Amino acid sequence: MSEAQEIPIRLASKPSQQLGVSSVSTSPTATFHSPGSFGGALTRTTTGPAQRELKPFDTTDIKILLLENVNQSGRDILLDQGYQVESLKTSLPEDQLIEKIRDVHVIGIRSKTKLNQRVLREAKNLIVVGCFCIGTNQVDLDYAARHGIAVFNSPFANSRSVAELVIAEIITLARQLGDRSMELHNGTWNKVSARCWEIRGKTLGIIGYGHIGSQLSVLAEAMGMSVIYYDVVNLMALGTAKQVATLPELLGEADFVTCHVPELPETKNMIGAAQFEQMKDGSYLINASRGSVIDIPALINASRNGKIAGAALDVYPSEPGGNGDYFTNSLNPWAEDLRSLKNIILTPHIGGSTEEAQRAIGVEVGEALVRYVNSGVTLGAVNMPEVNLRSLTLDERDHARVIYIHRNVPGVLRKVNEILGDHNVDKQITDNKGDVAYLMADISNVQTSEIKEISDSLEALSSRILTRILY
Ligand SMILES: NC(=O)C1=CN([C@@H]2O[C@H](COP(=O)(O)OP(=O)(O)OC[C@H]3O[C@@H](n4cnc5c(N)ncnc54)[C@H](O)[C@@H]3O)[C@@H](O)[C@H]2O)C=CC1
Ligand SMILES: O=C(O)CCC(=O)C(=O)O
Repeated sequence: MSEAQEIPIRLASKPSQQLGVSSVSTSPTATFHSPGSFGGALTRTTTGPAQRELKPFDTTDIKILLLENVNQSGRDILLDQGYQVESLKTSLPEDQLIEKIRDVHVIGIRSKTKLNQRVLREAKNLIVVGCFCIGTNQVDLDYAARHGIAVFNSPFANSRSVAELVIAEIITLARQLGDRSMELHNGTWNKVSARCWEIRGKTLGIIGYGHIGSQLSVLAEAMGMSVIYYDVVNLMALGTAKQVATLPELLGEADFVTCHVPELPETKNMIGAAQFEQMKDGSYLINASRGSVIDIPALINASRNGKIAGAALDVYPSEPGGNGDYFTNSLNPWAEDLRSLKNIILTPHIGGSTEEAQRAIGVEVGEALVRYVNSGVTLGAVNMPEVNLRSLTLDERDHARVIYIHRNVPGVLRKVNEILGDHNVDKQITDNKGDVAYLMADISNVQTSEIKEISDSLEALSSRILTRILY
């Protein structure tokens, strides 16, 4: 009899797929459930030894909440596992979010959903957050880590989309295309060339030369622009771009200034009244990073007094949770002043909103979530050490994978190994990030009846944040 026939098999949500699951259901945060199977095995064809799926829980018990219209590619990966997936198109007001988050093991969000302490404190079953985007500033990463909640994102799948949007905006601003188009939509023919420019030979100043900034640098040079950049880190210049030492130096030289920094205390209002003064007369400002980076009332002044010739904004200090007629003074007190400016492009946070980017993000984050839930691997986590162990194979039947997230204090390893010591520790890896450490060990010669004892002993240690045992 093959191993796949020896274990209980239940149909997953997709009839074509059979998942090996244990006969008793439980939450993924539960560290133990009654003996049912010792190898929730899914027979797969792989090169090399067949890998075991590690799922102590019934996959249909895993509850996932996806907000903000996560791409179908990500939803499919989670549904294929048999997880229960609820998917909403918008983010949720905080009180509704708190109600929903109490129940779920996994939450998937984009940039709008704020997972602050108040929300995370209520998330008693949550083990992992998937940010289906680049930015993770909307999550209290430190609080999450200290409560054993891993956070994953997609660090560069939408970088190219943002860089292309910025290229479009540079030309649109230089040629006043937004205004001309709006005028003609209103029936007005207004053919002008005054203060309309080619971008060839102009200088682009990039603030933040990371994934997006450096991609943009290459595209801008291909269009004949000169590129300078300012970054807090000393970074290799691509092409003939040149790093400048200070922000004022960049602002004084650039015809177009574009921001690609993360939201941090240091980047808040990074471009304010003083910085507009340092910019060249008639230059342009673009921000597709985070709304907190620009002091918008200062931008409104700089536009009205002619210091800048135009601006493009994709992000705002307050953004609505879903689509609709929300861009008013009740959302941001200066919204209507901003809307009335000349040569200003306002887009609703669409920098990463392309089919290509969203599909790729869905796959990347969806797969990271499945890896974490099913086998504890933290590769790509942004708030926990990155820890990986090779998968157990189907031959390794009496093995269990112990995951112990704990406070990073002296003496923990000794105590953990005392607990695991009656078994054969086949592999063990541990790493830490700040105050939090992540230990993963594969142990053999384990009987199902022993798992609860191991789990209880680990849970009793004072260093414990979260224990999971997968088998
Ligand atoms: N509009 C949209 O739809 C999107 C917006 N974003 C935003 O763009 C930001 C940048 O994205 P990536 O390029 O992928 O990030 P990244 O992390 O690859 O690059 C950011 C760069 O900014 C630099 N930096 C940090 N603090 C700085 C400071 N005070 N002064 C100068 N440089 C500083 C860093 O050293 C780094 O090189 C993200 O954090 C996110 O907030 C990202 C994707 C889509
Ligand atoms: O598309 C989104 O929802 C967010 C894009 C973004 O700002 C990011 O990836 O950080």
